[in-house]
Amino acid sequence: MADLAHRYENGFPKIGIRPIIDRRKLVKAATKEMTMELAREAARLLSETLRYPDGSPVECVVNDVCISGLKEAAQCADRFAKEGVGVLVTVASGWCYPLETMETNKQLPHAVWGFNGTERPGAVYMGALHAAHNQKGLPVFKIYGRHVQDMDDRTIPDDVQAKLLQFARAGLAAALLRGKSYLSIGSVSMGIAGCIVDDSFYRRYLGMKNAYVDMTEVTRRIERGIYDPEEFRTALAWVREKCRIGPDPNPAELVIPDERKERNWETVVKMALIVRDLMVGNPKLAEMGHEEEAYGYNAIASGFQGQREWTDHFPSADFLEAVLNSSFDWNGAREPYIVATENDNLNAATMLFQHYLTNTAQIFADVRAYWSPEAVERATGHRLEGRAAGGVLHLINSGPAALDGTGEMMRDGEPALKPHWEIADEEIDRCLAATSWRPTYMDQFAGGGHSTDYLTRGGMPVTMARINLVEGLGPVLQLAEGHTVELPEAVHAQLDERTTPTWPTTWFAPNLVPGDPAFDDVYAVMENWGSNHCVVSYGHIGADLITLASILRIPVNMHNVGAKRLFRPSSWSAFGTKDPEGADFRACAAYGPLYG
Ligand SMILES: C[C@H](O)[C@@H](O)[C@@H](O)C(=O)CO
Ligand SMILES: [Mn+2]
Repeated sequence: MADLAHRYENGFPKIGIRPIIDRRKLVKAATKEMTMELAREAARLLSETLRYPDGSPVECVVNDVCISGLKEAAQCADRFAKEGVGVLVTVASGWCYPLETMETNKQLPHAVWGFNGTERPGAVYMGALHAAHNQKGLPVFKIYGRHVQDMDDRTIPDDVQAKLLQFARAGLAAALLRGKSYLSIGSVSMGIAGCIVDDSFYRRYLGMKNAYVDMTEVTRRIERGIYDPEEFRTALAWVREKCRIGPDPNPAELVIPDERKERNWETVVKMALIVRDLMVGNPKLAEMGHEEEAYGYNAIASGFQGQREWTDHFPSADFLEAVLNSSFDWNGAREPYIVATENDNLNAATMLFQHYLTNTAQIFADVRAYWSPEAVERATGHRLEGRAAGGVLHLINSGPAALDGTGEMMRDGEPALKPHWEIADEEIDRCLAATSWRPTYMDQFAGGGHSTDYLTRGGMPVTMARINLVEGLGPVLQLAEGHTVELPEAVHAQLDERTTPTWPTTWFAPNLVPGDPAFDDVYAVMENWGSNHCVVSYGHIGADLITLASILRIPVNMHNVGAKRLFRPSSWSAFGTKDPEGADFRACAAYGPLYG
């Protein structure tokens, strides 16, 4: 059976490091070694700290010579293109010639670190360089250490490290999107506008392509056996051993016979194999004589319409969405496959942003309800307290969610969602044990299937986000950092019972910002949320999301990230320093989408 973890045949985008130098003979002789050493230190920091989605260390390419003019700059650009460089970091310790040494490829995220050592005018060069970039409409991230360093100091100060890493995480996320596909399986689900694939958004803002397959392709492959039979047997055995079946919520007259449920399990396991194969291909299919189906659609994300045409007749996609979005399956721990419920591709794009920034699984959710403390007390007699004291948002997807979302994995003794290479087998088992697979509500999902009933553990720092498309404005990103919270068991049960209790629940308390119209209270977050869906990622990653959005020229219309954590291209301050949010909108409008 082929190892079907994601394959990145073309490798990952590398980070190109551009050491810059003054070509005057004596100056060059005095600074060449130092500049190369700083460049190598930056490369070491990035490679030792950052990981690709498969867990391998991020690769950096340091240009073999210091760039002192047009010819070396061009040679470096050619070399980096051959090496698959997708992100740039320029390092300078002294003065150089900006118009001759600058890189003008606007599609490569680019940061400039000007060494703060006043024996040489490194900061002056950085000032002149970023001025040149701004005059030419080529925004760059400017990195300049807060404290002067001695010229023989090769260390990278903490503040410079933090900015290099924040830029590189976001730059790599942007580069990982480029050239890949979103695969839409089916069409619009339940009249949800987020399911409309706006090709222009994908092409112009993300550099991605769109592929479209009808859901009948899944039926065809099921009926013709176009999936790996050996893997099917392994997966079904895993399901029987690991997937705990919970009570059927249907009234007796709607309960379907066990043998039909059993057949449904076989169908949904095949659906999971087939959707994954549609996304990334499967060499095993070629061995079986299905060369074309072995190919896949080069998709880093997909969406499955499901409702209604499929779910009224066939078992729901809850299993495929839950398992593919998890960091594990019957093959063990592996990178999640991003699959959007209801084919909501704007939520899929949000999942991609957060997945590539963290390498973790993402929780897809409906934003179901805002519960005020008063309403909870009226309904249950309990007064919310602690982080929930201001009220909570009930996040609950309509059937599935990544099983990582149970919060049963641990880091330093606390619940967490982790990159797959950090996940132990017993954590996988804990996530499965915390999940009850509940027969679907037959009044809504007449084809049957099983949803994932679980409750996310409280106490996790998380970020809730969503990309929205607004006519006349374009894409905008909104986000809220906060925490998952645990309600007393009886209180959760009472509130959950009012909803669709066989679905996965995450209680979320956003961090509030007094006086901020969107974060003054929990209700304001709900009031300003732009869609029925959101994506929850582990960690307070709002600052990284904002950096990524600026690289892609997507304005951020709502966030609760402190001003000191914001890191955008230096030219954003030219659009106004007293109003960072307005400057963001003005800059994104001025530059337009990264890919034109
Ligand atoms: C079950 C409903 O039909 C679902 O479509 C609804 O709960 C949604 O998820 C809408 O986003
Ligand atoms: Mn939904």
